[in-house]
Amino acid sequence: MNLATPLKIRGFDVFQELLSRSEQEELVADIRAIAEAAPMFAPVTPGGRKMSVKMTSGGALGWVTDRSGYRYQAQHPDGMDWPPIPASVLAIWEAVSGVSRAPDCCLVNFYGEGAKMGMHQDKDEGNFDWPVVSVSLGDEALFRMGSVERGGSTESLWLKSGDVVVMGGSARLAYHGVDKIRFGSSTLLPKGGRINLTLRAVE
Ligand SMILES: O=C(O)CCC(=O)C(=O)O
Ligand SMILES: [Fe+2]
Repeated sequence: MNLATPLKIRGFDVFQELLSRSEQEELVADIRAIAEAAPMFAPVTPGGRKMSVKMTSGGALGWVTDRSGYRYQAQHPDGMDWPPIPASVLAIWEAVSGVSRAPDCCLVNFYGEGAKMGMHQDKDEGNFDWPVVSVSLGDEALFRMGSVERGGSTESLWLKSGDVVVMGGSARLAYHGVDKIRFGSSTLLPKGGRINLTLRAVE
């Protein structure tokens, strides 16, 4: 890991090129194993809209959404436990989170061609003192960062494979989203697309 001083944008800490190519490849292999044990599913918002990303989780708790709402739960929608968070992923949290407790959720989002994520806050966790750590793998993504108020001004940055963003402190409850990806811009995933991991301390 290349722990150079992060870029600070609106309270978001952006560690550019934190992960080497071989570290990224190890992460992809570990995430594939998660998706084999707990398959990616197509989430639906409480309002009934299908999200464009596919998702699964690792850890004691996984984040899910369906017509009943957004929540963390101990099982995949198909009923199995979530696989453990891989050591390769925990090492990133240890390097950048600045806190001594471990995350209990690693949400895995897969962005295929055309996928995006609307502006939102991450606020289903029990305690906002802990940061959220986001890892980008594969195709570049246009990441939009706002403030704690919906609809305020924003700033955008292309996140590349191996970049890691820490949303803590004043940015912990800041709005953020992904406007688009540049499908095919990275060679990390042979079929293209982007994996984003968000590490969360839920309880
Ligand atoms: O894909 C990203 O970079 C952000 C994902 C995100 O904000 C989330 O899963 O809550
Ligand atoms: Fe988020």
